[in-house]
Amino acid sequence: RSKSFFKKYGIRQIDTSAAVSKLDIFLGRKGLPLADDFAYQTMGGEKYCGVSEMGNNMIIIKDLELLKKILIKDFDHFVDRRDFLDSERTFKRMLPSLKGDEWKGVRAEVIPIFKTGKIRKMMEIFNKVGKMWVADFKEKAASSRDGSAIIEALPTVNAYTIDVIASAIFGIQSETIKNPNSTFAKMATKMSEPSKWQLIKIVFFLQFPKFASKVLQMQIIDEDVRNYFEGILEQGLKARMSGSIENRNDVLQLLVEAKKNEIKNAGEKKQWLTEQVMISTAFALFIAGFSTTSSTIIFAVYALAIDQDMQDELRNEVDKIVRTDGTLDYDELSTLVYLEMVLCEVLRKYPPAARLERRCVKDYKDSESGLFVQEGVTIAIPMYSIHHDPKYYENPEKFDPEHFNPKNKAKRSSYAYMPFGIGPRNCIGLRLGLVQTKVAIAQLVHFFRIEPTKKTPIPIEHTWIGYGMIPPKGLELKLTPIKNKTNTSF
Ligand code: HEM
Repeated sequence: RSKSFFKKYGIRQIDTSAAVSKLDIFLGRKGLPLADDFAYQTMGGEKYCGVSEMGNNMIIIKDLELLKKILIKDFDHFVDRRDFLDSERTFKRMLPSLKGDEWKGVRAEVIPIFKTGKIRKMMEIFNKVGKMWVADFKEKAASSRDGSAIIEALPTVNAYTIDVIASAIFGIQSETIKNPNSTFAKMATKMSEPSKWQLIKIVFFLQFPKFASKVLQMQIIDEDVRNYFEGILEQGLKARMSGSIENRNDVLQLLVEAKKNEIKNAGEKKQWLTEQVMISTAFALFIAGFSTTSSTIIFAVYALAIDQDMQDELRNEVDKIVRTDGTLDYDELSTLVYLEMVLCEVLRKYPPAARLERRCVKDYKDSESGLFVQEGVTIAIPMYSIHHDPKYYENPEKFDPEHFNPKNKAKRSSYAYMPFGIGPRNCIGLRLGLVQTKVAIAQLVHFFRIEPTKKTPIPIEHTWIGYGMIPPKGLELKLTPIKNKTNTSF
């Protein structure tokens, strides 16, 4: 079926099943970006090719100019993503899965929440949580025999991210760092670590989307987790709508303000923010921002542990701006050039969401490349392969922040780097994710020397879930407080 489909449109088809089998995906042994990579390498100098992924005909784009047209210039042909996870009551109304005009309307309402001024105000939250985090490590180090804290990266970083998000989005103090067994922490962790059964369900969705969603009414997120978070969000929204909670600086408050504006301007334009859309949007921000940010922080800390020279260079830079109470200023943080380079390199080499997707919503013809895309076909942008292509990055397998020095940046197209996506449908939480990550890393390197333990896998390892690149489980690191900074009071 796919052979005749691609032949009809003159598109070369590449079979990726030898490189990545369905079983590999089912068992989480390999991710979809590795199948993209096989096609990317096999394509040679061609600009695009067709693949059949779990029975779906998809087009993979290699050429950066064509990619730019799809993601920006001719975006009106490629507004949507594929509709998998269709049966989810919550998912269906979430920003990442909304379609066409509804997506445009909701995105326009939500985008002001992530403007620089609002993120600057959230700095108070990042600083507060960061301080608790550092204090916890210091306590652990002080009570150990050799004065160092041994941490398991995933739960430790998740605790920080959960506390930040709980406060920044839900407006609640989850205190996961202090109490990792709280209900909020347990539910968030359950959501972020898909079980084998959930992985199987995701692959089943990919293979038979209509049957899974319409006939079986399959759900990915467990009912108890969804009910728990929806309950908190519903209560939080009601309290802010009625004015019983005021003057908060969290996403729920900002959503309520957007809703009140909509009501004020009713009659002039359509109202997109229904109660369900607001709950789903806030939940989507939590889901989309949680594992991505955690993975970025973990990969960064892991890379720093392995390269002590890089860590020293970063510490020298960071030490200049960390205040004696351990807090950081938003504007000063933005001036740290080396921190930015390290983070860019983390997101190049280990992009947490390693493939972009768009669904063609009206037939598309690009006369320059000869590409024809029929309505309904999914386009995949192989971010992982582009980020690892020696054409754009010299020695791409080497972790080297110098890939992002001004000279090297000027040598390549800016479209060869896309960890947050590109164009009108890129990541809405880009600034929030970056600042949150920067604060965590700056505070850690300021107060601690980060080292691998005997159990830390070297070179750096990673695993895959679907498109997601994630750090290995059970990753152990050693944090030793830096002497002259240990007396800082918290
Ligand atoms: C380092 C952290 C993060 C990374 C690497 C990341 C990456 C991405 C990527 C690759 C996309 C798809 C973009 C595209 O298709 O062009 C995306 C979309 C999205 N991200 Fe992020 N993200 C991060 C943090 C966050 C945070 C903190 C939030 C919110 C609090 C967030 C909310 C979203 C949403 C809502 C979308 C869908 C946007 C839409 O469809 O209009 N992300 N993200």
